[in-house]
Amino acid sequence: PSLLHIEELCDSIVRSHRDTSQFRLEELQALRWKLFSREEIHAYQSKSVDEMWQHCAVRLTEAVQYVVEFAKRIPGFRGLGQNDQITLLKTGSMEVVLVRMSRCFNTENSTVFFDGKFASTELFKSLGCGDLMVAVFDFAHSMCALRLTELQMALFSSLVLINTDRPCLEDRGRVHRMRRHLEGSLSHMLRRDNQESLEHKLYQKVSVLQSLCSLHVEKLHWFSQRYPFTVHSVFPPLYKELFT
Ligand SMILES: CCS(=O)(=O)c1ccc(CC(=O)Nc2nc(-c3ccccc3)c(C(=O)c3ccccc3CC(C)C)s2)cc1
Repeated sequence: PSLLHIEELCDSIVRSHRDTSQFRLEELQALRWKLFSREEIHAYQSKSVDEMWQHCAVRLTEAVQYVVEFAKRIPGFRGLGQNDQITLLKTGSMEVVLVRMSRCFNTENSTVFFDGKFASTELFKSLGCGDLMVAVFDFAHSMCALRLTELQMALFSSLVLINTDRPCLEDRGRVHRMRRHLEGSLSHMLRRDNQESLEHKLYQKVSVLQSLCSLHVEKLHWFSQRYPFTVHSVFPPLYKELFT
């Protein structure tokens, strides 16, 4: 693609990323030392398994809705068939949430922004999925180590979504053409910033993301076996549609 086309594509993608992130980086930075008190942590830990899952499912669904908005603004996405748009979102939205979560992660005290303050894994104890929490935190740590700019995160997020390997895509060729422009823009921008080494590190993250999402679905399945009513009658419909 031409240089002008790349600049235009990047401007549009990073603007969409900013407009569809629930919190700006500056806001998250300003809040990063706002930690939950012992009492507040204890209150979360005293929640029942299904209460805590419900609480997180609502928060996660909110984050996913912003990713859906981001996807719709990726140039070309709305040009895809409805079914392909849904296929890409169904399989990719959680992966983008996980990439974005690294923006709200404080590596100095291993806390993540949740419910207005920063929480460590202990706060999520009553979820009963410690291994998922550790995996999510480890991934956030590894993403923070790459010190991505918002443009790099925006381009990487769009590449996580515009994935030609997703099953049952109807017009794979069209997805591939979109992807090629995004790949070209990412490598152009990395070269411009003298960070070519970042490219393969980012592509290596994709397999970790996919295993994290499988673990999340596995835990949700475990949870829905124990609390079928909660999942079927109380969980947000979008959460159910995407992850069950
Ligand atoms: C994402 C865009 S942003 O503007 O940066 C932003 C916007 C909004 C927030 C606030 C927020 O919703 N934080 C959440 N944190 C976690 C979480 C929880 C456990 C560990 C690590 C992060 C949420 C989850 O529910 C979650 C996320 C990933 C995997 C698993 C889960 C829990 C499962 C059981 C549903 S929601 C934070 C950051």
